[in-house]
Amino acid sequence: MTEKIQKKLSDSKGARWAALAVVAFTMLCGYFLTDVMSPLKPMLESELLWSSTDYGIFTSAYGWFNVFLLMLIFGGMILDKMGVRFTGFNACLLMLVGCGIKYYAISDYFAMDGLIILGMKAQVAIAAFGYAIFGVGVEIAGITVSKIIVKWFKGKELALAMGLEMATARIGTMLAMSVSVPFAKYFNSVSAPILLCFIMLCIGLIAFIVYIFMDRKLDASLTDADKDAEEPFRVKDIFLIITNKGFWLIALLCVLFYSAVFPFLKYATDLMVNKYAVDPELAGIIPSLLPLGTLFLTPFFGNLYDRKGKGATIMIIGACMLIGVHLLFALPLLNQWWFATIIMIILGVAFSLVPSAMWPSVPKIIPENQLGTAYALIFWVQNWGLMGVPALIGWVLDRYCKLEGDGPAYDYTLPMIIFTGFGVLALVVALMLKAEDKKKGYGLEKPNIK
Ligand SMILES: C[C@H](NC(=O)[C@@H](N)CCCCN)C(=O)O
Repeated sequence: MTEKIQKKLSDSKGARWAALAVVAFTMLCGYFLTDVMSPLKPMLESELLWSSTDYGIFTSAYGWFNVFLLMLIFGGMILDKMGVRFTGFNACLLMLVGCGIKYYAISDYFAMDGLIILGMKAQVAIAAFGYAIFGVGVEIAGITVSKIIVKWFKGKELALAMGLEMATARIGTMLAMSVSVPFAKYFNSVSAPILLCFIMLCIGLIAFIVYIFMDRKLDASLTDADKDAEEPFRVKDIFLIITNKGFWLIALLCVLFYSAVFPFLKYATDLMVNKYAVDPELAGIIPSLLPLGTLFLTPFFGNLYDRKGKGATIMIIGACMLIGVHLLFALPLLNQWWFATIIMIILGVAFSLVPSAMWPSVPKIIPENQLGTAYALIFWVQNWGLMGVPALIGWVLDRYCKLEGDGPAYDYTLPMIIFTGFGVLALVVALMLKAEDKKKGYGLEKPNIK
């Protein structure tokens, strides 16, 4: 009699890559809205009379609820308790609600001109409120998708899969950077790109519903032994996570590195206009090259990590490149568009190296049943930077960098020195992480494929 060996659905290559494609698409839609306003900064200033500080406040709202209301941490606990289907679906709904509120605030329907809410212009406050709700949704969707990828790819092409997910999501950033201004100009409305995002988010929600069916099938294919191996999450596990030094080094590296990239992207278009004298209508194209480069390189470096290891070293190289690039943006040399383009591409390489090694390293430090909470805690620490740094840069620009006359509106030297500082600190933490790996034997320098 032949005994049938039960295979998990994730053992099928086709099934696991299909699951990845579906959830990665949902993230693409989320990243589109995250960055859609960045190239619109000059239009917000000229048409809606926002200042750099208004823009900085609005941008920092992304992290308000995640950081102060601990929404990300609750989201991680809900994820580990209730599972990926429930959490992911509700995260998509939050993204839609947040986007809807933000659209209302920026659109012509908005009718509270002249009003002040908590010291902010009503329009800025309501757009920020919507963005804050969206921020909760997209961040919880992000940790859910990380956990989904571990569920399907652990012991297989984990870093490649995470790299491909990030690459797909960055298509959303790239679209935001390159199409927002032409789209807004075509429809003669700053809010038109946000409406487009709303439609995309509806499609992203449908994609996640498709994933829910795939996840049900995966669970049905698990044997009793697989299910027994899954230890339930207990609240006291949080203590185990936060007393782990490796966890804190990853979280610190994450906040420092990402503080020098995502908030930089929010101002990159404005930097191109002010420092490199690029036409505002085309200025978003140069920053859009950053995510473009990561499309190919994040999966490439992820694959390298899967097969050859060297995760900690990859993070160190990425941090060094980040410092070099921001320093070149800060220095008063070669204020030409082609030079900005070259260094933006190099930043894209750095932005592929660190994430491709950092996120797949977390499951080497933290057990799978605590992963949702661990990713949530890392994102929570990161959100302090995503929230604080854009507000800081907006304030610094208004206070110290304003220029008089008909030329550029701002001198970007000081903001770029601040970004360089984050790079230096990220490098120090990456070196400490490599030393800790040597001491504790996490296996960060070892390949992921067993
Ligand atoms: C995977 C990682 N995601 C994040 O860092 C999110 N917390 C922030 C998403 C912000 C989107 N512009 C990444 O994208 O590298």
